[in-house]
Amino acid sequence: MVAKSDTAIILMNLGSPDSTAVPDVKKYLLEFLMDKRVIDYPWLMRKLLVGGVIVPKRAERSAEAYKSIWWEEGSPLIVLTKQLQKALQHDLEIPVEITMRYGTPSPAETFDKLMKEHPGLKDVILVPLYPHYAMSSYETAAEYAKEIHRKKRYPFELRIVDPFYKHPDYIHAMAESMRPYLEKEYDHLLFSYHGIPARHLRKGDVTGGHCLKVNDCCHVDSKAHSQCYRHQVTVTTELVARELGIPREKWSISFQSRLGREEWIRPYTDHLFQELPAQGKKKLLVVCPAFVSDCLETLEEIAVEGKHSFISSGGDSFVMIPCMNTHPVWVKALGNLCREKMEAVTV
Ligand SMILES: C=CC1=C(C)c2cc3[nH]c(cc4nc(cc5[nH]c(cc1n2)c(C)c5CCC(=O)O)C(CCC(=O)O)=C4C)c(C)c3C=C
Ligand SMILES: [Fe+2]
Ligand SMILES: [Fe+2]
Repeated sequence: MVAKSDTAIILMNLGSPDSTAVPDVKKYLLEFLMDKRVIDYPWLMRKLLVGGVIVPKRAERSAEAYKSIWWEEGSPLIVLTKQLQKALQHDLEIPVEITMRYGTPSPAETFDKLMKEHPGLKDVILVPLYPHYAMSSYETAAEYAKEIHRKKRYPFELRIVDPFYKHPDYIHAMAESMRPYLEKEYDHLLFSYHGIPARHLRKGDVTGGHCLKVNDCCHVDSKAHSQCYRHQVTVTTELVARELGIPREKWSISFQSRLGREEWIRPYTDHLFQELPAQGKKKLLVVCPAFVSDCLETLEEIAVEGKHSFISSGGDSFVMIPCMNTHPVWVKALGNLCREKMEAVTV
C-alpha cells in the first residue's frame, strides 16, 4: 500500500472469465458480446445471435483454449495487468489500481476500493490499456467507466488518457521490447493486430466519406483518423519499423481474431500463416502491438494455433515476440503517459 493520496491511477483492460469452467466462460462471453459496441446490432437481434448462437457454439471451445494457457495464479491477462500495476505504482509512488471492462474487478468495485482507502481522493487518471481507438475496445472501456462514474456520483474527477498509438514513449518501448528478437536471422516480421469488422471502420468515420472510401485512406490526411483503428495501427507499425530500421519489404500488417461471417479488415493473419511459406518467407517473427499484455489472443491463437498452421504450411521457424508486459521501458513509458495527464490536470 502507498500513503494516502488525492490522485490515483487506474489501468483498465478487457477482462477474462473468472475460471476456465464452461459456465464462467459463458457468463464472460455473454457480458462481452452483449456490449452494443462489440456486437452492434439492435438489442433483440444481438440477444438472439449472442445468447442463441454464438455463446452456446463457442463456450466449450473457448473454455478449452483458456485451459491451455491458464496459469496457477489465474488468467494471464489479469495476472500480467496486476504485475504492470505493481511496477507502475513503484515508479509513480501514488496508488495504482486495475479494472476490467468485463468481469472483475469492475469499475464500480475499483472506484469503491479507492474511495475506501483514499477518502480524500480528488483526481483519478484512467488508462485504457489499448494503444489504438476502436469502438469495441478503447471507446467501450472509456464510455463505460464514465457512465459508472456519473451514475454512482463518485466525488473525484475522472480523466481518461487518449489512445497512445503514436506516442514516442510507446513506440520506443515497443521497439526496445522487440529489439532482442531481431538479432537472429528472419525472413519476415508480421505485425498482427486484433481485427474489427470493416463495417465498424466505416461507422466510426467522423467525416462519413473517408474510411475505406478514399483510395489508400489510411495514408491520406483526414479528421477520420482520430477514430480510425486501421490508420492508427498503420502509424504504430511504420514508426516502430522505422525506429528499428527494418526495411519495408521485410514487414507487413495483418488482422487476427475474427468472429462471425461478416467481412473484417484485411489481410487476415490466419490466411497469411498459410500463404507466407510459399512466398519464401519461411522464418517468421510475429508481434502483436494492440495488446500490451499477453492474453488468449497471443498465447493461444498466435503462439500455438498460428505456429502450428505456419509450420504445417511449410514454414521453418516461427517466433512470437511477447507483449511488453512489465518490460522496464514500457513501465517508464506508461509512467510518462500518466505524468503528462496529471500535469494537464493542474494547468
Ligand atoms: C485490441 C483490442 C481488441 C479489440 C479491438 C477487440 C475487438 C473484438 N473482439 C471480439 C471478440 C472476442 N475477443 C476475445 C478476446 C480478446 N479480445 C481482446 C482485445 C480486443 N478485442 C483481448 C485482449 C482478448 C483476450 C481476453 C483474455 O481473456 O485473454 C474473445 C474471447 C475469447 C475467445 O472466445 O476467442 C472474443 C469472443 C469482437 C467481436 C471484437 C470486435 C467487434
Ligand atoms: Fe477481442
Ligand atoms: Fe482509414
